[in-house]
Amino acid sequence: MTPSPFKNICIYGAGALGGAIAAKLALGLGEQARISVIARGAHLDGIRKQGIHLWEAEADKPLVAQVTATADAAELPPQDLVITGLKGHQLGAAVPGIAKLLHAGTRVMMILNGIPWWYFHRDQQSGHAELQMEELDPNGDLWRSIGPERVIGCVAYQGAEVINPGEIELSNKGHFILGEPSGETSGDIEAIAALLKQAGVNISISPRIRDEIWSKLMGNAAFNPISALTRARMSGIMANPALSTMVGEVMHEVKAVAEALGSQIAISIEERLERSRHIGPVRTSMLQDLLAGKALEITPLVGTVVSLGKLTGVPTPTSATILALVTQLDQENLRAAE
Ligand SMILES: NC(=O)C1=CN([C@@H]2O[C@H](COP(=O)(O)OP(=O)(O)OC[C@H]3O[C@@H](n4cnc5c(N)ncnc54)[C@H](OP(=O)(O)O)[C@@H]3O)[C@@H](O)[C@H]2O)C=CC1
Ligand SMILES: CC(C)(CO)C(=O)C(=O)O
Repeated sequence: MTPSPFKNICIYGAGALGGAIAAKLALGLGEQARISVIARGAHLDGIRKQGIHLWEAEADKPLVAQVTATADAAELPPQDLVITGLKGHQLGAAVPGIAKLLHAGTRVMMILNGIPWWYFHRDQQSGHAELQMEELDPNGDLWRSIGPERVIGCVAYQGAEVINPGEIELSNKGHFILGEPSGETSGDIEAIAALLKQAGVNISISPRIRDEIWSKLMGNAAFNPISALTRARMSGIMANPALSTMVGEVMHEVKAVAEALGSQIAISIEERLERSRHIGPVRTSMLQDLLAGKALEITPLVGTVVSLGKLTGVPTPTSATILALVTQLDQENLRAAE
């Protein structure tokens, strides 16, 4: 087996998913790699004091992983792999920190819901190759300072929540899908997938990561804002006929925009809705943020459906209504939390 080129690995934004991946890598790779995390506030204090406590679904005791933890990227050496666990709207503010961790060959794997800032990089299917989306990357900071050529996309099917500082709970076994923006199966992506697999992460590589992004977004564009607006868990939304109809409408809109941009969505709306019925009483990540008085990840999940609908001439009336409502909710929620 060829040794992995990824020895120094930093998880930037070790929250629910980032923290879970960091814990698994630290426990699964041992001496093979040095795992560090960037975190902040009480969660950073918790990780420093007791390590990351990770409750896997249905486990009776947590995994406990010790990692180097800091709020300041300048304290770490350059990294071979940076994995971001930040929300889409938090990436811009983290650019200076992430940039401090890069060397010429660093790869940056971004765990994100929704449309990522690098979406059109090396995209051969939409007719908009290299389009930079200002709403996702104001002033092009991510594009310029990190660079889309470093990125490995990551779609996460894994419910996770920080339940106490330093303590993370997973709601299912989970599945992560990696993809190069170019669609190539590069040596880097194979090596990263192998490390994650060794660490016990259920992982696959897709040659069409944009299809996977849209397929996941069919759920998030609907469930995340509707859950924030109603405070309902996913099972509560699916049990309400008016809300599940609205979910179906959003799914149709997302699928139509995806297809207008050349993506192929294998799953039908009916199958996607059926799958959602079995997810259970999960609090979406947007509902978690609402309840914690934090800013909501609206633009990548909802705003882009509307703006890319405009770009492609696809009507998105239900998403536009939800966007207006959830944007106002976000403002009121942040004001109340001040
Ligand atoms: N949680 C879930 O179930 C799922 C989430 N996803 C997606 O995965 C991505 C990550 O989500 P999730 O794991 O929930 O995110 P979290 O909010 O749990 O984690 C993000 C972490 O990054 C920290 N952070 C933000 N900015 C900085 C900074 N500048 N410096 C240091 N730390 C920082 C946050 O701190 P603070 O809390 O102080 O802001 C938080 O601890 C999102 O795109 C999400 O939509 C996908 C599937 C499921
Ligand atoms: C709903 C869920 C858990 C689906 O995986 C998700 O992606 C999120 O909470 O953002």
